[in-house]
Amino acid sequence: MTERNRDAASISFEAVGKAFAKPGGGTVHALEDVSLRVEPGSITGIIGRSGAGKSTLLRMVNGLERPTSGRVLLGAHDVGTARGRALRDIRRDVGMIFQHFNLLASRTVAGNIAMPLEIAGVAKSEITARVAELVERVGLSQQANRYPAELSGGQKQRVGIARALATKPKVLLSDEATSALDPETTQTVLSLLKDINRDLGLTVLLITHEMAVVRDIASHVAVIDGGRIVEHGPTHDVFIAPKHATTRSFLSGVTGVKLPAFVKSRLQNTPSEGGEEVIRVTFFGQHATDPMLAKLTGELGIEVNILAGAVEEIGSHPFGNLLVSLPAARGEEARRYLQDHNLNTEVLGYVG
Ligand SMILES: Nc1ncnc2c1ncn2[C@@H]1O[C@H](COP(=O)(O)OP(=O)(O)OP(=O)(O)O)[C@@H](O)[C@H]1O
Repeated sequence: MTERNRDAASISFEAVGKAFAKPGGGTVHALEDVSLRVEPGSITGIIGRSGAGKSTLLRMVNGLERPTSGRVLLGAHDVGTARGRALRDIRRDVGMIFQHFNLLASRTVAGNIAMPLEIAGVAKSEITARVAELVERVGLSQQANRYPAELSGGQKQRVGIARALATKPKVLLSDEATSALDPETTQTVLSLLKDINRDLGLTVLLITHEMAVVRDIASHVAVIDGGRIVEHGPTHDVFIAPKHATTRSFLSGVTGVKLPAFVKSRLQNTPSEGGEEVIRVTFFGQHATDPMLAKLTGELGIEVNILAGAVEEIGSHPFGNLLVSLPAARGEEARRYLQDHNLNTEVLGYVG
């Protein structure tokens, strides 16, 4: 398929606040002072715990929620104040996929995908051609006449994706689209989203509570906690040097590099005489293959023990993550040396 959307759109949240009235009285501040720019053509992940405000933020992009304060812009259009025709136009530019797919059980795959086109009043012959393109794009040509009940979870989500693309949107919103899928199916759906982002050049904004999803697909990430964005930036920058405790706690579950139990159980907050400092060393790109630790021993004579480590891929770049221990008395010197060579370090504690 050679189609490309007119242009990808940016999404800008400008000092956005959203307050809900609680059923029994009082107010919930779901979002507070959220400012975030989603670059056109990027895949941006919003990660946060349950209740952090992710859905509220996402639903503002197509006007399903309106900000109590601040502005949400889709390209140059103010979504929060749009009404009638202007709002319908914005919604046509924004496709959305859902955790539980939201397919109509009484319609076939083709019938589900045709829905938004029928609503938009597109001619029948055009709908048939467009649906054929879309089922092919998501790899469901063989299943076009099946009903949702006859499909696997991954196939249902492919239908959801095709339906979201039907009106050639500039932005695709994903609300926990892989949370109900097994790990293998998750990978195939994420790689389909990546292909779509690359081939059609549309902006993808996704919400998730899984850092693995961010690692596997997002070029940019924003971490939301208690209705506020606590950290955001290119995914590899955030992975290599997370600044906020919430980000670190999401990351600890995803890198797969963990302290061995025999070290973890002995970890202390303060160094003891002749003890070892335990540090995490992270690095990107070419440094992943640089023998920096060997140099540390060779040039400074500091002996390093490797406790755990792995090189993974984040946003198509190698990302190294090592846990090492070295003499605490020379810890500061070693960390300075590593940092001077563009490696990040974080002290995890000390062992006697
Ligand atoms: N319509 C509403 N009325 C009242 N409170 C609401 C409404 N929608 C959301 N909230 C509240 O706003 C806060 C943020 O909710 P939101 O659904 O955006 O979080 P979330 O990060 O998407 O959580 P989850 O992952 O559980 O869906 C929560 O405290 C929620 O209870």
